[in-house]
Amino acid sequence: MANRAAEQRNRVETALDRVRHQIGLVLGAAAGARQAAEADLAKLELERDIVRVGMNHAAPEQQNEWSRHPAAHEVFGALGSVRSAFYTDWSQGPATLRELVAQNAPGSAGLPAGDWLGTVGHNPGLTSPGLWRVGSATAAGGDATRTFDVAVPLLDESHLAITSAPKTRPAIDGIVQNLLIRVVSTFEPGAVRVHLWDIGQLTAILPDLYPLSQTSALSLYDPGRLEDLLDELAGHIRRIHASCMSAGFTSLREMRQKTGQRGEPYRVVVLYGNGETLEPERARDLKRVASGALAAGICLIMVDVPTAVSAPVETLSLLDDRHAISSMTGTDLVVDLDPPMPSGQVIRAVDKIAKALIAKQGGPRSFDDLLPTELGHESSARELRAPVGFFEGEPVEVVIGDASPHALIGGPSGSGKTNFLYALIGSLAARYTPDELALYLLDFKEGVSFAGLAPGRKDASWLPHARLVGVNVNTDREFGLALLRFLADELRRRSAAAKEHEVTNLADLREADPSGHWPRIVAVIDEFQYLFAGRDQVTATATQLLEDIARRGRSQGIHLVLASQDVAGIEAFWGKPAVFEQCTLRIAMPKARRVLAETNNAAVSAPKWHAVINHDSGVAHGNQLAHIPDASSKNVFVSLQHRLWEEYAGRFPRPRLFDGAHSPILEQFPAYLDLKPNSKPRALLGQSIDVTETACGVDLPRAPGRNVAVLGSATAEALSIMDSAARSLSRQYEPGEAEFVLSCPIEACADAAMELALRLRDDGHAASLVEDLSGVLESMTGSLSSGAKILLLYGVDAALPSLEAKAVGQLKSGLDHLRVVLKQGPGHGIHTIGWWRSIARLKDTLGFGGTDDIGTWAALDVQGNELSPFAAGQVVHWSPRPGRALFFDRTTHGAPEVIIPFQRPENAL
Ligand SMILES: Nc1ncnc2c1ncn2[C@@H]1O[C@H](COP(=O)(O)OP(=O)(O)OP(=O)(O)O)[C@@H](O)[C@H]1O
Repeated sequence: MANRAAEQRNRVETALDRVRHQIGLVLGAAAGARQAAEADLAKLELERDIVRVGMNHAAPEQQNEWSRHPAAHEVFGALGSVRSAFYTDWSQGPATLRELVAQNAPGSAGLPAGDWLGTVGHNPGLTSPGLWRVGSATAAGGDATRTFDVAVPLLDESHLAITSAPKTRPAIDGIVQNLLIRVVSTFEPGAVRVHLWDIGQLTAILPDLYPLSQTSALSLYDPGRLEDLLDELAGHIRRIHASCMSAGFTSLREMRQKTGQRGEPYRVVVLYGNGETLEPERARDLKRVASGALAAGICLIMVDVPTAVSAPVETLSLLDDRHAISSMTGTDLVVDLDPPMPSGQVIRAVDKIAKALIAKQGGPRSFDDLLPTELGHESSARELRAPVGFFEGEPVEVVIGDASPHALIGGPSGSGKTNFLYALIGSLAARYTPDELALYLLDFKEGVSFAGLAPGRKDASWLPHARLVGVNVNTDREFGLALLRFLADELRRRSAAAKEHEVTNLADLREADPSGHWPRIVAVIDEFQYLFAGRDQVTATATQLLEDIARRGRSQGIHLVLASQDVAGIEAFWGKPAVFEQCTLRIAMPKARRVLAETNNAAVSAPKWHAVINHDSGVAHGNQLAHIPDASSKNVFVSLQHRLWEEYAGRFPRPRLFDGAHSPILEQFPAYLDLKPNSKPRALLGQSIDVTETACGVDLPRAPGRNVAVLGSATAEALSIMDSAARSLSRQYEPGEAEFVLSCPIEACADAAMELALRLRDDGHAASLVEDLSGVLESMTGSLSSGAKILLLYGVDAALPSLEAKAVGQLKSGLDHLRVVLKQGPGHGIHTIGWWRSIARLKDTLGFGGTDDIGTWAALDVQGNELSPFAAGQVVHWSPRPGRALFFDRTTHGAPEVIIPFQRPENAL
C-alpha cells in the first residue's frame, strides 16, 4: 500500500517537473521576443525622432543623445541610404516640378507678368488652369537647378488660406493681387467675378483693381456686412447646385465639361480677417459656403480668417514679407514669394479688361438676344428653361420645372408686366416646339394684350404654341374657371396615364409612353386677381381649383404663371396660402409689393425695365436682377411669331380665341354650320363660356317640359336667343317637316320677328307671324298630334291681356290653351320658345304648378333669387350683365351656366 502511494507520488512529481520545464521554455521565449520588440520599437522611435527633426537640423545635444542610442549606428545608416537614394531620384525633382507647373499654370496663370500683363484673356471659362503661381522654392543644395515654381490650385479645385506674420499686410496684398490679376487676365471678360471683403476697411482694398469695380467683375462689401456677402454666395451656390443637379451633374465643372456651356461665371471671394475668430453665426455661414462653394465654381481666399472648413484648402503662412511656408511644398521648404506686379502696369491692364467687359456687355440687349440661333431644339421633359433678360450682359434665365413649378409675377400698372410675359413667352416658344410646350393665355384686363397671338383681321399668323388665347375676360370670370377646370381635367388625365405606366412624373411618363402627346402646359393668367373679385361661388371654386392645380401640377407638367398688379390686395389668395406657397418662382417688377419675401426689398430699388427674378420663394438670397428687353414694341414679338408660324403652323391647329368684348356670330359658328337635318333637333341659344368653342343648346325631344323661356327685358339679347334658337332648328328639319309659328305683340320687335319668319320660309319651312294667337293656340290644342311645330312667342307678357280675355260663350281663354300647349305640346313635338320680360308674368302665364313646363330657360336682366323656383329651388347667383345670359336646363344641369348670346349684326337693336 505504502509502495503504491510512493510510486504514485513519484509519477506526479515527474509530470509536474515536465510541466515546469515547458513553462520555463515558453517564458524564456516570450522574454526574448519582448526584448526584440522593445529594441525594434526603440529603433523606430529613434527613426521617427530623427525624421521629424531632420538629420542635419538637430541641435548638438540632440545629436549626442541620438548617438548614445544602441541602435544609432543602424538607424543613421538606414536613413542615410534612404536619403541618398531620394536625392539621387530628386535630382530630377525640380525639373519635374517646373514642368508640372508649366503644364498646369499656362499663360497668365504661371508665366512672368511681362509675358501677358495688359492683354485681355480668351479662356471662355469652360475649364480653368489647375494651378496659379505664387512664387518659387529651392530644394536643398541651393543651386539654381534646384529651384522650381510654387503654385496653388484655386477656382473649382481648392480654397486658399493665408496667414500673416507681423507687418506683412502689404506682402499679402501683393500675393492676393498677383493671383487676382492672373485670374482675371486668363479668362475672357465676364467669365470671372471677384468679391472683396475686408473686416478692417471699406474702400481701399487692393486699390490697383479699382477700374474693375466699375463693372460686375469686382464687388466690394461693407466691413460690417459679411452676412450680405455670405448670403449672396449661399444664393449662388443653391441656384447653381439646383441647376447642376436637375441636369444630372454634381458640379458646375462637370456640367461645363459635358454641356460645353459656361453657364455661370467663376467667382473668387477674398476675405480679409484680423486673425480673430468670427462670431459664431458668421463662422457657421462661412463653413457652409466653403463646403459647397467649389462645386459651384466659387473659391475663397481667406486672409487671417481662422476657420476650419471641411473643403480642400491650401495654406500659405508668411514668415516675413518675402517668404512663406506653403502646404503645397511642405514645412521643409521656404517659398520665395513673387514680388507684387508693378502698380502702374496693373492699373493699365485692369482698366483694359474693364473696358473690354463694358464693351462686351454692350449696353441694353434686345429681344432678339433672348432667342437661340435655331428654333425648337430643347426638350421639355425635365423642365422649361429660357433667358428672359440680362444682368450686365449675362443672360438671366427663368426655370419652370419640378423645383419651381409655378410663377407669381407682380408689378404696378405700367411697370412692364405684360412686356415681361411677352419676353418669357417668346423665349420659351423659340426654344421648344409646340409638341414640347402648349400655352394657355388669359388676360383679364380690358385691352388686347394677347390678342395678337391668335389670328386676327390684320395679321393672319398666330403663335403655334398657343392653344387658347383669352382676352377681355374681365367680366367673364367664368371663363377663368373654365380654364382652371380644363387644367384640372388634364391633370387627372395625366395622373391616370402616369398610374397606368407606373411612373410619377412627366419626364418618366414621356419615356414610358413615347408615342403619347405630353407637352408641358403653361397657363398664363394676367390680372388673375379678377378670379377672386367677389365673395361668391366663382371665387370659392377658383381657389379650390387653383390649389389643386398648384399642388399636383408640378409632377404632371402643368404650370401656372399668375400675374397681377397688386398681389397684396388678393384677399382670397392670402386666406389660402397653398397656391401662393407653390409659386416658388417670384418675379417682381419695380415697386412690386409682397411678391418677394417680407424683408426682401429688392423690388423697391429695381430700376425701370428691370425685374427681380427669384426662384426661392422670394427669399433675398435668390434675387437675380435682370434687364428685360423690350418685347412689346411694334414688330418685335411679331417677327418671332412669323418665324414660328412659318415653321410650325402647318402642323398645329390655330388657337381658340375667346374675346369677352365680342359676341360670336351665329353664321360663323362651327356648331351652327355643322347642323344638318336629324331626328334629335337641338336649339342653339348662345356660346358656352368654355375652353373649347362649344355652343350651348337645348335638346327638344318629344318629352314633357321641353320648352324654352327667355327671361328679362334686355331686348337685343332676347331677340338674339329667339333668333339663334329658331334658325338652328330650321337647319335640322327637312323642308316641310316642321312648322314655325311666330307671335310678336311688341311693336318694336315686329320687324325682327318678320325677318326671322322670312328667313325660315327661305329655308323651306312653313312660318307665319300670327296676329290672333289665342285662335292659333285653340286650334293647336285641338290637333296636338298633327306634326312638329315650333312656337316662337315674343313678349308673352304683352300678349297676356288678350290671352286672358274670354270671348262670350267660350269656356276657355287663350291663356288656358297656352297652358295646355306648354304642358302637353312637347310630348307631341310642339315646343314653345317664349320670351317673358318679367318673371312675375311668366308665373302668371304658367299658373299654379306650371313651373315644370319650363324645362329650360335663359335669364337676362333678372335677379338670381327670382329664378330659384325654376332651378329646382336652388339658390341662384346671377349678376346680370350686358351680352350675357344665365342658362339652365333641368335635364342636364346641376347649376345654371353663363352663356354668350350670338351677335345679330343685321339688326340694329
Ligand atoms: N423692358 C421694356 N423696355 C422698354 N419698354 C418697355 C419695357 N417694358 C414695358 N415697356 C413699355 O412700357 C409700357 C407698359 O408696359 P406693360 O404694358 O408691359 O406694363 P404692365 O405692367 O403690363 O402695365 P399694365 O398692367 O397697365 O398693362 C408699354 O408701352 C411697353 O411697351
